[in-house]
Amino acid sequence: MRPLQKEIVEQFNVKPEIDPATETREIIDFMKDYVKNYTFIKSFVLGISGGQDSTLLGKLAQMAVDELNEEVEGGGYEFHALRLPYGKQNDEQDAIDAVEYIQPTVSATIDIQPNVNQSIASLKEAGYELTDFLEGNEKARERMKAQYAVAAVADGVVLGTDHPAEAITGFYTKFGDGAADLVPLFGLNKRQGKMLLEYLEAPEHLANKVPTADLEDDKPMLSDEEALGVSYKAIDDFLEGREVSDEDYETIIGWFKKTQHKRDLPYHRYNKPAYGDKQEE
Ligand SMILES: Nc1ncnc2c1ncn2[C@@H]1O[C@H](COP(=O)(O)OP(=O)(O)OC[C@H]2O[C@@H]([n+]3cccc(C(=O)O)c3)[C@H](O)[C@@H]2O)[C@@H](O)[C@H]1O
Ligand SMILES: Nc1ncnc2c1ncn2[C@@H]1O[C@H](COP(=O)(O)OP(=O)(O)OP(=O)(O)O)[C@@H](O)[C@H]1O
Ligand SMILES: [Mg+2]
Repeated sequence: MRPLQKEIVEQFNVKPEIDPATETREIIDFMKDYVKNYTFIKSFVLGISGGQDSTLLGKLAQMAVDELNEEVEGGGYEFHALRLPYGKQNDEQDAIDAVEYIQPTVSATIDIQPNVNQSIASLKEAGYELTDFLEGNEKARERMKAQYAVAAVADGVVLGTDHPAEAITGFYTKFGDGAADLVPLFGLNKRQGKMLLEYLEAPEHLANKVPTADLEDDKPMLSDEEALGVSYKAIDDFLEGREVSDEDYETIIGWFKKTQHKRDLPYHRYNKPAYGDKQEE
């Protein structure tokens, strides 16, 4: 393994092989233990898109809540599954199917379109015109706002689906879907997440769903792999410490360096970034 790959592999805690039952148990226990340490936390909140990651984490969150309600005197724990479409979602049925599979304590739908459009209009009036790409980030940040509002009302914490196969390329909106209180899937790469979905008997079409952010109106359902220029297979191999082609290696490292700032807290004089995208390896 090249030295930078070794360093990154150590940072992201991806195991070369997993046992889905053990990972499932550990993730649920992590969520339960966290909640048990804080008297005020009574719920988990997560946006459900119909994609692989939120289907998996939503299911695990509901399993954790069900166990908490059995084990903790007084119970009353809830999982709030939020559908957050921008108007009508392209793959709406998948989101509906995911909620049906998860069977959350509470499910709600909040249309983010009016707020996003108002935000775009206000910025435009002030002389800042967003491109279609930037409007995508606006959508992700509006979803973040909705989830934090619900968490505040429901004495909850916001879950995030960030995991190594996404974090390594920084393929999320900073302080949008990148913002969360707990990221329980951390440690799993994309294929391992899918293994857990299969272990948990998720509907096949959701476990096999092509990963997409679906944020751009001009490029509906654009796949992550097309946007990134590298396959999840290569990213997963890289994270498991396997060899990847030179081209894939360069693409992954390029994204990794460019997005280091997203994985860190805001910088100050005493804490500067470890990597810049202009630096040679
Ligand atoms: N070197 C640096 N040091 C400190 N801060 C830096 C910086 N470079 C940029 N920044 C800041 O970061 C901002 C850019 O970051 P950001 O706003 O995130 O925007 P950006 O990384 O340009 O775009 C987000 C990407 O994530 C993808 N995404 C978003 C949401 C969900 C999903 C999904 O898979 O579901 C994917 C989306 O398709 C797009 O490709 C800049 O405007 C600047 O404020
Ligand atoms: N339309 C949506 N409705 C509700 N939540 C959403 C929506 N789109 C994105 N999100 C939230 O943003 C998170 C990040 O999106 P991302 O696309 O990475 O994950 P995913 O859709 O769950 O899975 P995949 O990566 O396989 O597409 C989602 O897990 C979900 O919590
Ligand atoms: Mg998605």
